Amino acid sequence: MAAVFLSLPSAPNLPLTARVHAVPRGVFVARASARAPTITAMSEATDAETGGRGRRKMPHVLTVAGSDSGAGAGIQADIKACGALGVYCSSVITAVTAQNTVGVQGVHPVPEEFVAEQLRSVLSDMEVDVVKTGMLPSVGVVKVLCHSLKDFPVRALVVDPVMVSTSGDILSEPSTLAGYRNELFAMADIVTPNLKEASALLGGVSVRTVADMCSAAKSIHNLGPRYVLVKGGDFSDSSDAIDILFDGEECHELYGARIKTRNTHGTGCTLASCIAAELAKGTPMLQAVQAAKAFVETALNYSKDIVMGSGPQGPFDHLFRLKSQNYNVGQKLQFDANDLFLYAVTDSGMNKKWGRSITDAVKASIEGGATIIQLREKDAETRNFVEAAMACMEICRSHGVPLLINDRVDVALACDADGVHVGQSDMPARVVRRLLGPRKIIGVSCKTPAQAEQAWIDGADYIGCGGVFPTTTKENNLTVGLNGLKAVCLASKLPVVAIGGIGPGNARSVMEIGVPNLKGVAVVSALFDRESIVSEAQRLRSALMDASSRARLSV
Ligand SMILES: Nc1ncnc2c1ncn2[C@@H]1O[C@H](COP(=O)(O)OP(=O)(O)O)[C@@H](O)[C@H]1O
Ligand SMILES: Cc1ncc(COP(=O)(O)O)c(N)n1
Ligand SMILES: [Mg+2]
Repeated sequence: MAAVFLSLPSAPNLPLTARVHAVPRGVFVARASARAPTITAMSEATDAETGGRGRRKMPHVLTVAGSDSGAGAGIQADIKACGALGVYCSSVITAVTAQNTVGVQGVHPVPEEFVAEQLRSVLSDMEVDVVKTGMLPSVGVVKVLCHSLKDFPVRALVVDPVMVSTSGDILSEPSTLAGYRNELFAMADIVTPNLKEASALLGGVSVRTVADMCSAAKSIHNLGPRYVLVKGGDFSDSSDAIDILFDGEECHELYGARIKTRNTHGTGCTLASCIAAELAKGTPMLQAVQAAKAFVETALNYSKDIVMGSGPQGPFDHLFRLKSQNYNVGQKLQFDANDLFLYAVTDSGMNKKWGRSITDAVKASIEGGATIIQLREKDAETRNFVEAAMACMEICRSHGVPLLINDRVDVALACDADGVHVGQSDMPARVVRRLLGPRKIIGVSCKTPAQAEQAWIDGADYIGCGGVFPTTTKENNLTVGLNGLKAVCLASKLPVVAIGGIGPGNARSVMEIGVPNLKGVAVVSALFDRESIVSEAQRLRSALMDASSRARLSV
């Protein structure tokens, strides 16, 4: 059974001094229920303390790991990764290594009592949300950590069972294996072994194929963690970087592009730190793992040509977002699925028919209550499309409404749109994700549960499912009906927006199919092939509101 770690109200300011055992223990009490990842509210500070701004809690990861003098892996990678994701990272150092791009020249473990002292210093005072572990050099350090976590519970524990560096140097005593298996794993929310570590944890079983990874993940899950991620970075002859996530029920194959570079030192440390950082922000586990994987891939891609050191494995640059506009500094971190409520898809043909500019159509749909806009310009010249998209972006930003571009990733990049919507014959969502980075919204049109599963694997944020009813907007479009819509919703964890022949008259019947991840309807003709976009949007909005209040009443 995985243990429960919840943060509790902060300890009073403790009189910390440099003396041994200066900090009282047991200030926190473990609670044994509800693992809901909500950030504990902090006690309110006075206005005088905050200058009237109110007190702000910063998500906080504590890394318990070894120092890498070359700063590609270990503590240094962890701090950079968390910093890049906007999360505070404190550090308890378990060992100091002399290390560079050639390998590990020396390891100097920190005495166990002093690891315990560092843990007490941070955990007793600094409101840690998530603990992430890396190099734990001895079973003694594992035990010290387990004790500390019992004294000072946190919201989540991410265990990266680092044993051997990629250069082949031993980073933890063989006896540490027993500490992981018998004590630490049972407390962990997720354990992230690479292929060799998965094999070592299971007494040397062979882990060479995706099927092996899945069965290894299941066996490690039996040791107690809630999730197991077996990382496939070492499958170097595959064109994909494949990781397997086992959630206790299903094995999910997570595919990313394999970046051809020597600069992969620290990928494992970075991945686990990014997972921890996302969990600290309140992101659910599956999305946290996907965001972390996307971060590693993007960082490797950005850094693939960096030259540092003469050895076989170089470091990569975690701070790429500070250096390139393309990586969307400050964009919103998480897609809000409620934005799918009234989804307006513009149509160039209809605008032409009614003599409207695309910007007027967008303005009117927002005025009528559209909550997200997609520009679908099938026959516009690229230059005109980019100009129109930039003008629409301004309108949408000023109203806080996300703007997506249909199909054209280049146009989305050019106007810094909030995302892209792709169909089954467009660019695959995972390629779009690679081009747009982790923070943009990606939607995929799906007609079947299998397509929906693939969209999730590819890192999409939502599914557009339809045509629900027959429509004239798309020729030869197979109608899935309400049953097909329901099947796609039930098969997916992603939020779904229904599309195809929907208008004020039938929107309610769509929303009433009674599945929680159906978040709204997308419309084309019902808005844009009408005299007044504003009043049609208002009618549709009230039909949707009506359906959602009925749904609430019937719960
Ligand atoms: N060349 C690469 N291109 C893209 N992703 C990679 C590459 N190498 C490793 N990864 C990813 O980095 C993460 C860490 O995996 P891995 O390198 O196997 O761990 P470790 O560093 O612990 O050995 C995984 O998500 C893996 O898929
Ligand atoms: C201090 C420390 N911690 C972890 C690793 C593993 O990193 P990698 O598997 O990328 O070599 C390392 N080399 N050094
Ligand atoms: Mg690696």
